[in-house]
Amino acid sequence: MADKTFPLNNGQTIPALGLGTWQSDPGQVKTAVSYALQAGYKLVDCAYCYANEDEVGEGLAEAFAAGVKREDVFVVGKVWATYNTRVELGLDKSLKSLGLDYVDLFLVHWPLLMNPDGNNDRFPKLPNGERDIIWDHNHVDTWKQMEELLTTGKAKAIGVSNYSKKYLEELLPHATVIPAVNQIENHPSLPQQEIVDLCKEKGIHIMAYSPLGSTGGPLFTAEPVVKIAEKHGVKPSTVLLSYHIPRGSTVLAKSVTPARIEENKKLIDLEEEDIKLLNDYSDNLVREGKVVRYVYPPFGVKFGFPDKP
Ligand SMILES: NC(=O)C1=CN([C@@H]2O[C@H](COP(=O)(O)OP(=O)(O)OC[C@H]3O[C@@H](n4cnc5c(N)ncnc54)[C@H](OP(=O)(O)O)[C@@H]3O)[C@@H](O)[C@H]2O)C=CC1
Ligand SMILES: O=C[C@H](O)[C@@H](O)[C@@H](O)[C@H](O)C(=O)O
Repeated sequence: MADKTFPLNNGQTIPALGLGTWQSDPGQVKTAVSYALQAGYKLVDCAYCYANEDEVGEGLAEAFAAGVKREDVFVVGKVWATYNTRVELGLDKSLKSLGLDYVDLFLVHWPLLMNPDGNNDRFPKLPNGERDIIWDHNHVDTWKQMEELLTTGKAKAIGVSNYSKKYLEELLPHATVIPAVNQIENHPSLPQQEIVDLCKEKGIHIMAYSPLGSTGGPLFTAEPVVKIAEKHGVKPSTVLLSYHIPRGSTVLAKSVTPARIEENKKLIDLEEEDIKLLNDYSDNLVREGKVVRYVYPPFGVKFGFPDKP
């Protein structure tokens, strides 16, 4: 299943499973990346904001030295919010750290601008401690810069991340290039079906982040997940990762633990009744207004998600 791919709207293919690197300690992520690629992972999800791209680059280099081919690895990067008016510079910095001359996919990490001239390169703050946001920035302008990147060859595909239906509907009428991907938080406790359906209709591939509920895997005890895991004799993590394949989405699993990196490769074919159980669980949470979003940084910006208006 680690070899499964999905088509993108620009003719590329994207692997169904990827290794996440957010909150992967610089001291551990080199080994994690190198281990994962040599174990058969084909996609690594990176970001300037994660402040570990140098070490991810060392992990890539180690894997390449061990025989993994660059063209067999799908590397994802993301322009950070302080670079949303300087997209090519943001990409150049990431490429330098990663030791690459192109990424396979480059995403707008979040649709807003933080002060490029603020008091910190990644997280500029105001004296009152709030994030230093440039409120009159239009996210469509960032997308226009992303489109220009395609002519440089430094990004093979471009896409977005953390785009709600509202933001996509603002963007799409102005897009010359339709985003190849929207990377969003996605799991049975946050199905975000309205975004997934819109993306499907427009040919935008979903990459699901925080599939285990992010730090500490809080979704492992969700009732249908436990039930389905017991039925198939697998771990809850396997059910949570496998959930995305019949949805047609790529899933990103973060781990710096070799045994878990190995375990997370073992995706299974869920049966129709398993999928129904998970969908019923999601529908109930949506109906009761009880969906859970684990990643919602304190930007103070209204991104237009129904659960976070
Ligand atoms: N575009 C965006 O804004 C965002 C993108 N992402 C991307 O998605 C990736 C995945 O999401 P993330 O939020 O990191 O969280 P995940 O849902 O992937 O969960 C990661 C956590 O689960 C643990 N874990 C991993 N595998 C197992 C397992 N088999 N059994 C038990 N525990 C396990 C990890 O621990 P350990 O590492 O110690 O093994 C870590 O604590 C990110 O790393 C990042 O690349 C994530 C959030 C936002
Ligand atoms: O990709 C992962 C997340 O989006 C992460 O980049 C943000 O949550 C960031 O740490 C922030 O605090 O704004």
